[in-house]
Amino acid sequence: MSSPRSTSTKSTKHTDTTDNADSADSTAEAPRHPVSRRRLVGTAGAAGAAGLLAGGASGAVAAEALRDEAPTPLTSIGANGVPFHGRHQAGITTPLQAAGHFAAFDLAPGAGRAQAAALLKRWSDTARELSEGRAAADATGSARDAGPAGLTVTFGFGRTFFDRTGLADRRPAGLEPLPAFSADALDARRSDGDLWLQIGADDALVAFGALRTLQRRAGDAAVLRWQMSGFNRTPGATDRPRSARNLMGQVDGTNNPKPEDPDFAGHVFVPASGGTPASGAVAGGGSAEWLAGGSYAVFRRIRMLLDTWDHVSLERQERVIGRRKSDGAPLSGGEETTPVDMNKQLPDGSLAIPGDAHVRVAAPESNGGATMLRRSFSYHDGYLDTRDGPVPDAGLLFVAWQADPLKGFVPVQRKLDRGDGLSRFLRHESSGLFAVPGGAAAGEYVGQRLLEG
Ligand SMILES: C=CC1=C(C)c2cc3[nH]c(cc4nc(cc5[nH]c(cc1n2)c(C)c5CCC(=O)O)C(CCC(=O)O)=C4C)c(C)c3C=C
Ligand SMILES: [Fe+2]
Repeated sequence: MSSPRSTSTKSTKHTDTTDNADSADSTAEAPRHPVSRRRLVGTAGAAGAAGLLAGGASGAVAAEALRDEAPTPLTSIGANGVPFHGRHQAGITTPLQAAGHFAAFDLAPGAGRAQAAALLKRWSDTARELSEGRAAADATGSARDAGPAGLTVTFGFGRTFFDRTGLADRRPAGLEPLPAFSADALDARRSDGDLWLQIGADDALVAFGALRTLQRRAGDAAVLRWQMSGFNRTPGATDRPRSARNLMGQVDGTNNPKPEDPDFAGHVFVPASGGTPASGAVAGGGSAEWLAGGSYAVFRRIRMLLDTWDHVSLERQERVIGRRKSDGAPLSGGEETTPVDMNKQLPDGSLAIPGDAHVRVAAPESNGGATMLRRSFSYHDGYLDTRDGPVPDAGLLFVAWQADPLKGFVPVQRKLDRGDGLSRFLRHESSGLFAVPGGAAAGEYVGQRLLEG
C-alpha cells in the first residue's frame, strides 16, 4: 500500500487516516510510556541538544532537567498509538506496519453464539489495551519496555462462523465463497476459518506479543486453524516516505485508492442500509445492518517464483508489470504517480503498457471500475526443497479490502487468472474471505451488533 508515512513528534500519533482518531478512550489507566520533555528536546536535533548542554548556566539547567526526566522516552515509532475505537476497525486504512501476523481460528466443538460473543469481548478488550500500550495486557512479556508501536488488531468473520453460531440468516451476501480460479493451488488447511485476525505493528516483539496474547485468550472457545507472518519496510528506513516494495523488488501500492478520493469509502466500506444492497444484505434479501462501516477482506498467500523471476531481464520484468522497477514510473512515461496512459504507443507502434502487463489487466478501467484497497505484507518462510534444489518459500500475504468482493477482488482476479503476464511467476497457495465488522464504539466490542443484535 502506498500511503506515505509522516513522522511525528507527538507521543501518541494517530496514524489512521480515517475517523478512528477521534475516539480514543481517555478514561482508562495511563499508558505505560507518557511523553517526556526529553523527547521534545530531542526533536530539536542532535546539534540543538548539544548546544543546550554546552551553554553555561542555562545549559546546566537544561542538563538538570534532562537528568530528572523519567521515564526514558520512547522513540516516535514506539510511542505511536492507533486508536482501537472508531467507525471502522483499525488496520484497514492505517499505514502499513513493519510486522504483521494473520491467524484464523475455528470455534471449538460445542462453542456457539454465547461463547463467540464472550471471545470477541475478551479479544476486543485485549486489543484495545495493547494498542494503548498497557503492559498488563501483554500475557507474554515480549512487548515489555516498548510502546504500542502502531499496533492494530483487526477482526473478521468467515462464512462458517454464521453456521456455527446459529446466525446463518444474518450472513451477508458478500460472503458467498470465492470462485475457483484456474491458477489456484490452495491448501484447504491453510485457508478460510470461522474467525480471522490481522495484527500489525512497527515492532516485531510488540506484534508477536499481541498474537500470542490473543491466541492464549481464545481459551476454550476457539482453536487455531492457521497462522502466517509477514513484514514490510520499517518506517524511517527510507530517505523520505515512499511506497512499499515487494520481494520481486517492485514499487507496490502506487495506484491504490486514496482516503482523500471522493469515492474511497464507497469502494472500501459497507454502507448503512440504503447503500449498495449486495454487500450490506443477507443472502436471502434483507439488510445486514450490523456490517455497516465494515468491509470485506480477501486474504491470499501468494508464493513468488523468485528464482525464475531473477533470471528474467530487467526490461522484461518491467514489461510484465507495466512500470519501471527503479521508481515505479509507468512505462507510458512520467514519474511514479503519473497516471498510466494505456493507449501510449512506442515508435514501432507497439503498446508502451503491454496487453498482458499486470497494471493493464488489473486496472479498474479494464474491469468495469472494480476497485480494492491492497494492504499486503511480504513473507519469507525459509526454503522449499525441489528437484532443482532449495527455493525461497516467499511471496506476498495479499490483503484486499473492499465494500463488495464481487465489485473488487473477484472480477479483477478472474481477469488476472486469464491474461496476466505476472501470474506465471506466482502461486496462490491459500485463500480466505472475511466479513470485517465496523469498529467498536467506546464501551462496545467488535461484532457486538451481530452477536447481540
Ligand atoms: C486480484 C487482485 C490482485 C492480485 C492478486 C495482485 C497480486 C500481485 N500484484 C503484485 C504487484 C503489483 N501490483 C500492482 C498493481 C495492482 N495490482 C492489483 C491487483 C492485484 N494484484 C491492482 C488493482 C493494481 C493497480 C492497477 C492500477 O490501477 O494501476 C503493481 C503496480 C504498482 C501499484 O499500483 O500498486 C505491482 C508492482 C504482486 C507482486 C502480486 C502477487 C504476489
Ligand atoms: Fe498487483
